[in-house]
Amino acid sequence: MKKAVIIGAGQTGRGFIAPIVRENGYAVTFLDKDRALVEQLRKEKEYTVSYFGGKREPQIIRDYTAWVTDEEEAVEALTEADVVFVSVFASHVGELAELLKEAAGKRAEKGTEKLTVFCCENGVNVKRPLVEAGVDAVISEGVIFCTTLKPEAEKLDLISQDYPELPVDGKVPGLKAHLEHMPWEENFPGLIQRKIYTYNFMSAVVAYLGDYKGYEVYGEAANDPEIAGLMEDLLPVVSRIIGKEYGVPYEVQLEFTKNAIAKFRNRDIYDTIYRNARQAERKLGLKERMLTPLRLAAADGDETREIALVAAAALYYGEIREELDCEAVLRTMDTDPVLKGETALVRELLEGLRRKENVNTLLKK
Ligand SMILES: NC(=O)c1ccc[n+]([C@@H]2O[C@H](COP(=O)([O-])OP(=O)(O)OC[C@H]3O[C@@H](n4cnc5c(N)ncnc54)[C@H](O)[C@@H]3O)[C@@H](O)[C@H]2O)c1
Ligand SMILES: O=P(O)(O)OC[C@@H](O)[C@@H](O)[C@H](O)[C@H](O)CO
Repeated sequence: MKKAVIIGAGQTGRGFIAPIVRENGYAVTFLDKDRALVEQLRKEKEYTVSYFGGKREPQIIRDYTAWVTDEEEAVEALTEADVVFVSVFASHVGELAELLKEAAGKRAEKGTEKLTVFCCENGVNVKRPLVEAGVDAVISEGVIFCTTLKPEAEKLDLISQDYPELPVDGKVPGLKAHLEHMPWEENFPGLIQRKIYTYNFMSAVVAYLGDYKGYEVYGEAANDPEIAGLMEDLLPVVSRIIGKEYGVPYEVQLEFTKNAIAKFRNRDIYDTIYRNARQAERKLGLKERMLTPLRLAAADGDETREIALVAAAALYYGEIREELDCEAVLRTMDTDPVLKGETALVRELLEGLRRKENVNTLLKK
């Protein structure tokens, strides 16, 4: 039996990636730095993935192995793996460099093929920390459109969208791992960037303005008339700037953006504002979901107030919930030749949010 190692036994690793690799007939080993989670996986021996809307039969995942990343067996599992998946958040990928280097070294000593690693995170060029650390492996990336959630904190069980595919970067030299449900994408950088700047941007609209308006349940915020109206207003702008930047016809990108809005307005997907809004600082990076659309709109001479409001709401969320240093983010914006022209607007909107002005008032000023 072929062997898959999934690093990051969280919602995506357990609920989306594990079912795909099991369907491909691979044995699964989970690695995670969370010792309590690994112990729970070992103790309970199985968990269930069910699907929103109940249209797909729940799947029971069992017969897996689980190790903590600092256990010796973790290196052994990687040394013997046919394929490795990483889903730990983009900001944690670099933490895995030494472990992967150790396993890559052992494989080289044994004359085993190079490791194949798929980094499956929300972010642009998420494999970079591994490449820069000199991990000698075939390193690809995957794009996750599928939402997977953990309904009960104490349980391993998950609920997921019935989303069929994990598209991966098929242009990586030396890549051989062809798995079912993992199509090789010819233009992966284009696809993941469009995904982050469309899906995750719209998710940020709902999460940050939803939190501002006092929502906790994501689907309720997405159907709030003011927030839904803002998404509708952003639909043509986002479709135009993203389509233009990535050479995708407007109508095609318009459908892509509409799908994102429809997904987030689907109340069956019982998501939380917290899960979508947390880690605001990461989401406010220059290449991330809010500041890149803002840059593209500004560079194109488009109206930027609505996008700037989303960024300001993310700053406000970060400030009140995560002790984010808003001035540091604004200073980083100033290092970008286009975004520096938007800093004053974002600051003005942030001040308005701090004064608790309402969303439509802020948009109309
Ligand atoms: N959950 C979703 O619906 C969803 C959808 C699309 C994309 N994503 C992306 O998938 C990735 C994983 O998200 P998630 O929702 O599964 O998060 P999660 O918090 O449920 O799982 C992440 C897991 O990674 C582990 N981890 C972190 N650093 C580690 C390290 N250095 N070594 C080993 N394990 C480590 C954590 O302990 C945790 O168990 C993120 O990049 C997220 O943006 C998630
Ligand atoms: O996973 P994050 O924290 O990068 O972003 C939160 C959400 O935007 C994200 O999980 C989406 O729901 C998901 O990417 C599906 O489009």
